[in-house]
Amino acid sequence: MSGEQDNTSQWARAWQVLGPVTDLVTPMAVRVAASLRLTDLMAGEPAIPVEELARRSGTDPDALGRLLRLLVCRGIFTEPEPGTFAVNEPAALLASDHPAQLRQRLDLDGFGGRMDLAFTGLLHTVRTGKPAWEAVFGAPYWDYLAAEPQVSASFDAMMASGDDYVADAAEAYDWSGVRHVVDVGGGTGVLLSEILRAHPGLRATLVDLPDTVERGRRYLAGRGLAERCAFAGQSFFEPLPAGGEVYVLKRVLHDWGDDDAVRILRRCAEAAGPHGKVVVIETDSGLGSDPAGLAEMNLRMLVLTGGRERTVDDYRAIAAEAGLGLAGVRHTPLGHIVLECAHL
Ligand SMILES: C[S@@+](CC[C@H](N)C(=O)[O-])C[C@H]1O[C@@H](n2cnc3c(N)ncnc32)[C@H](O)[C@@H]1O
Repeated sequence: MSGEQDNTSQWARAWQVLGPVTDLVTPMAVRVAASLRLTDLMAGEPAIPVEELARRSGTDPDALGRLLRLLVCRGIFTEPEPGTFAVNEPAALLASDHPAQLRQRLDLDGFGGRMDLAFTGLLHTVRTGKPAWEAVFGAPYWDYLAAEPQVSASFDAMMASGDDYVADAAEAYDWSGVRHVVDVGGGTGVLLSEILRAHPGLRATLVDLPDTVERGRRYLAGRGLAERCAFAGQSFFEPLPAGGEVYVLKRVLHDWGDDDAVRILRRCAEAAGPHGKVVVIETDSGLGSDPAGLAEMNLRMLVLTGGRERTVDDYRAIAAEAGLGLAGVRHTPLGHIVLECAHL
C-alpha cells in the first residue's frame, strides 16, 4: 500500500469514530420532531401530506418538509410519496404515550430538552469549571426551575419516573426499627410514598423548597399518606427539623460541589443528633457500572448545577468533614448505592 492509501484508510477509520459524534443537526432535528409531537399528530394515519402536518403542528410547510426529509435519511419517519410522510418504528418511539417516555425526555420545552440545551455552554464550563446553566438560561439551576412551572413539572415527572427504580431505593434500607424518617431534598415525596406504604407504623417529614413541598403535599394526599407526613418548605442549608431517626438524602449530594455537600451533610448530622443516621442514596459509580454513562453523568452534573458523581471513598471523605463516619455501604440490584452514615 502506498503512503497516500495508508493515510486515507487511517483517516477513514478515525472518521468512523468522529463522524457520528460531530453532527449536531440530526440530534436537534429529532428533538424538534419530539417537541412538535409529530408522531402523535400522525397517529392512526398511514401517511400524511406535509401541508396538513404543518397545519396541525403550527409550523411552516417548507421548513417542516426539510426537517422530515433529513430525518427520513436518518431512518426516522418514511416518505412513501414525495411530500407525504409516515411513522415508522423509530418514529413510533416518539409517541407521547410510549412507555419509554422518550418524547418527554427530548422535548425542548421540557426539562429534558433544557438539560440538553445547557450543553451549548459546555465550553464556558470547561474554561471556568463553573456550571453552564446560568450562563445559558440567565439564572442558576434551582432558581430557574422555581420560576418556570412548566419545566419544573416536567422535572418532577422525570424524578418520579421508574416505579421499579424507586422501589429499589426504598427497599435498600432496613426501615423496620425506624419510627420517623426525614427525606431531605425529597422532591415531591415519591420515595416517602413508597416507604410509608410499605411500613404502616412509620411517620415522615418531607423537606424541600417551598413550591416542591406543596407539590409533595398534594402527591402524598392523593395517595392517602399526607396525614403521616409533616412538610417543611425550606432550604436544606438552614437548620433542619429535628426528631427524625433517619435523614435521607437521595440524589441530592450529586447536585452539589464538595463544600456545599458537606454543608448539607452537617445540617443532617445536627438534626439527627448523636444517635440518628444519615442515609445517602445515589447512583452507584463503583466497579461494574457503565463507565461511559458515569463519565457523561459526571460532566452533566457539572454543566447543570456544579455537582459531581462520587465514589465511596469520596463520600467517606465528605461525610468525615461533616463529623460522620460510614457505618454501612450497600449496592442495590438496580444500581443505587446506599451509604449509612453515623456520628464519628
Ligand atoms: C435531583 S432532585 C432529587 C429529588 C428526590 N430526592 C429524588 O430522588 O427523586 C434534588 C432535590 O433537591 C431540592 N433542592 C434543591 N435545592 C434545595 C435547597 N436549597 N433546599 C432544599 N431542597 C433543595 C430540589 O427541589 C429537588 O427536589
